[in-house]
Amino acid sequence: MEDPIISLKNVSVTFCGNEKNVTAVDHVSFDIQKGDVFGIIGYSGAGKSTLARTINFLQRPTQGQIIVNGQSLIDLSAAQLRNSRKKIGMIFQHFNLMNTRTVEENITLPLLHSGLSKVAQREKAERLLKLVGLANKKMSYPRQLSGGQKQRVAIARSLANDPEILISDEATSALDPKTTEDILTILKKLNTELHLTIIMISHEMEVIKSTCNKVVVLNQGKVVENGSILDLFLHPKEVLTQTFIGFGHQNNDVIQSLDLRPKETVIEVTFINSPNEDQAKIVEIIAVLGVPMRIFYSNSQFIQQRVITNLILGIQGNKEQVAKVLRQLKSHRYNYQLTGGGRSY
Ligand SMILES: Nc1ncnc2c1ncn2[C@@H]1O[C@H](COP(=O)(O)OP(=O)(O)OP(=O)(O)O)[C@@H](O)[C@H]1O
Repeated sequence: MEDPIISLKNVSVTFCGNEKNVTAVDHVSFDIQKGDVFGIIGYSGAGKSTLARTINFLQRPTQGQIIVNGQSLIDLSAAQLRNSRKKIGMIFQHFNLMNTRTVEENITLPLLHSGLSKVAQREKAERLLKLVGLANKKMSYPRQLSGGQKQRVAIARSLANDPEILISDEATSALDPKTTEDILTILKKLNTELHLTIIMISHEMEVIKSTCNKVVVLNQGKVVENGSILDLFLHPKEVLTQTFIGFGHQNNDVIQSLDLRPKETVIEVTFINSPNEDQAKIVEIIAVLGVPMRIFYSNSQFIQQRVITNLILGIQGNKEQVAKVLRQLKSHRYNYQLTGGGRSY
């Protein structure tokens, strides 16, 4: 495998307060490969924004190393750091545009000391505006634009210095679902056409799920899961992750509402690709064992052009019979979880 474009090694950020210190980022390590759309998900206060700012050294880590393109940022002089930062664009929830400047001026602002002539700067702005589908708005002011249009301008501006990496910090959080989809489509296009590596920070799994190939889940500054988005859905390790992926919430509701029979145990099975065939196969596997079974609930989601299905079953039998069912599921490579919050009898 190629060397990662970004590598975080044991990074922590502690803010010293008068009353107590806050460790916003706590011993975080992960690698991002070139071309990844890498998601960072966590609730408010989890440390996402601090981590984003740390990745481009706007925030100095208290400890640990950040290596971008093989170069440790801690070793760079202020001038080298400024240069290195140009290779990392950023977009934010509230766009951060200059309201007194036109759209074109907002985009050419980062090019002020680029050495490009005014004409070349304007040409570049025009090219970038075309890329984000706003070619006709270059003389408008931000106040004349919708939220989605403002975010497109912010994206164009973030690309002015030809970055290799784009950090999107909750860039769609202030937008409606349709506009969110439009912005995510633009970001995906930039990833596939310009090979831009994207770090997508969000508290919404819908955003992460529809764009990212990899993801880390952050909780109280710590990475609690790290892997491919498919793995996250197939083998969520943490309850927090299950809550994010939605199965957790829905499944808990379903399980709590079940009217279980005596000796009935609830099992959640998760599988990828063929919802109907797999469901039929699971029914068959259990039927062969002669253990009574009920299907309570089934839910499929599209992730990375694949279908992930979650099935909630009730198995009526003694401990040995349940163990037999689980062994069979395991031998057929189905992921399962015994659930029910103690609601198995
Ligand atoms: N400059 C600062 N000084 C002191 N504490 C800070 C500072 N910046 C962030 N924090 C604290 O660090 C923790 C993580 O904050 P951060 O903004 O990184 O989280 P977040 O996941 O991005 O949340 P949100 O989505 O609400 O912005 C919080 O407890 C926050 O209060």
